[in-house]
Amino acid sequence: MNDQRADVAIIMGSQSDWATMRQAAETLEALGVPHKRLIISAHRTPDRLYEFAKGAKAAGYKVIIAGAGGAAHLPGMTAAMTPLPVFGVPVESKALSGQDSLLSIVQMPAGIPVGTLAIGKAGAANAALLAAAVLALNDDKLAQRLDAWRASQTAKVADEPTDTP
Ligand SMILES: Nc1c(C(=O)O)ncn1[C@@H]1O[C@H](COP(=O)(O)O)[C@@H](O)[C@H]1O
Repeated sequence: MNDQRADVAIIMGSQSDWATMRQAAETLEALGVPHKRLIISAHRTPDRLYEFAKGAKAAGYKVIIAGAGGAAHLPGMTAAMTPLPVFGVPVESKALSGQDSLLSIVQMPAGIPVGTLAIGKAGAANAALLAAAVLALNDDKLAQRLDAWRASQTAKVADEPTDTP
């Protein structure tokens, strides 16, 4: 779903990142958070990145989730051009299992923060939960949905381990 009015932009460096980044989209969908997904690359589409990042706040976005793999400059470059909070998701790369993505995103210079998540799908899902938590500060109904979501996670955890999964 690409919502018309979106609070969250999920951007990613390539179509190949979608398998990971869809966890963020599905999590936001489950929480009823309007979002938009876009393929934008600092390397391959620098003009598109500039236009997006410079206009993101005026476009009404409140939070940006940026996923990229390998030499993952997308989250940091986005953060450099917007005052909005940026959460970076290191996509698992083939050659270096996402270690390259993680290190490219996490070690930002002081002054330009990127909230860096875990490598891969868990990181993408958690980025969405963080984005929802930020939005929930000013949205009581969303805060209630987030609480319910957490309670449902808790309810799924069994009391005891069993031999049959
Ligand atoms: N890290 C970046 C950026 C960027 O940081 O701007 N743009 C594309 N990429 C990454 O290149 C990887 C391989 O891309 P392809 O699968 O298209 O070759 C993807 O994980 C993408 O995020």
